Amino acid sequence: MNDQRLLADRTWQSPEWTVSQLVLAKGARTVSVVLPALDEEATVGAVVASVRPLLGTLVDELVVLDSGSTDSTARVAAEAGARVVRRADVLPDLPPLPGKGEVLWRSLAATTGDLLVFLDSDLVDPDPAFVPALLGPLLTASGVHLVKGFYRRPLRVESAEHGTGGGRVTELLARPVLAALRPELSEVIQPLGGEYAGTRAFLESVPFAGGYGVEIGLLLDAHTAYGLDGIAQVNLGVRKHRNRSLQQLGVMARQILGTVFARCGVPVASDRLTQFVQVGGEWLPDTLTVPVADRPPMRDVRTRPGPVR
Ligand SMILES: O=c1ccn([C@@H]2O[C@H](COP(=O)(O)OP(=O)(O)O)[C@@H](O)[C@H]2O)c(=O)[nH]1
Ligand SMILES: O=C(O)[C@@H](COP(=O)(O)O)O[C@H]1O[C@H](CO)[C@@H](O)[C@H](O)[C@H]1O
Repeated sequence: MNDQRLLADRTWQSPEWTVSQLVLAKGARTVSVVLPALDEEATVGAVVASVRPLLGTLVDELVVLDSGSTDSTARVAAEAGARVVRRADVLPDLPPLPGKGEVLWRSLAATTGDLLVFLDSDLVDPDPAFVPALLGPLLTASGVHLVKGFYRRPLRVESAEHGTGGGRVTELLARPVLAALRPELSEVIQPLGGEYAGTRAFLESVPFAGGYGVEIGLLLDAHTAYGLDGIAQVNLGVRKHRNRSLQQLGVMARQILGTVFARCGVPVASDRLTQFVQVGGEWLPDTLTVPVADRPPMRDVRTRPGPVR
């Protein structure tokens, strides 16, 4: 094991901050918790409920940014105590694009917190300790602008108590491509994890990849802006969530690859991806265009004269 771990002094294997300690450290700063949600009626209520007890003390606002859901996500989230914002209702002059990054980007305009915490809405058995742990380095250490969670990630199909196997795109794409193109980030344990926190100053200063490339884009941009000193990571224990199919993760992987190549100046020849499906006895191609466009830094959008086009 390389004992020259560069993130060693910003990696908390056993975060122990208490909510009262963090409320004291918070002072006059404010905190927004944002849950991006696309058709998450089955799980969003429990995720909101895991944060709700912190509202009014450590957390100042709890927002579900609805990503065009067609199920009862909005109702379930509101009943659980979140403020629900439809993506079309924030920056209404800007027609919404599909994707996770799009709603995370719009959440900057829908919230006011100095610090933001992002949690996925498909978490299973969400731990109320996630938010305090993610805020710990931002509220108690100096110079930190991005805090990533890390955890054991069982694939839900595994019943074993100590199951792993989750984080397939992380292990098969993100970690290898970072090792090749940005090896300084090899110490980040969960570069794609959807549970993370950041300063508004940082988050509004960088572009947001519109789709699933948003996490790797923010990580690369935080490293570019602040070096490893600006990044911290905290152990959140175990993270279970809805696991998508390999076919769906293939599209996600192409978005992530597109964002990495864009941030690292690697030219690409095509934005299309051909996958194959078996119909009857035949394997047929299914080709799609994978959008990886960025939204511009929110600070530039806010200062743009007139309605946002
Ligand atoms: O277009 C999208 C895609 C995803 N999500 C949300 O982003 C989070 C992570 O997405 P997903 O679960 O699809 O990714 P995975 O965790 O499987 O990698 C979840 O809360 C989704 O509801 C979203 O708001 N809009
Ligand atoms: O980490 C991963 O490999 C993928 C897929 O996880 P699983 O193999 O379904 O556990 O999940 C992450 O990737 C997405 C893209 O960055 C994030 O948006 C998700 O929050 C995160 O769960």
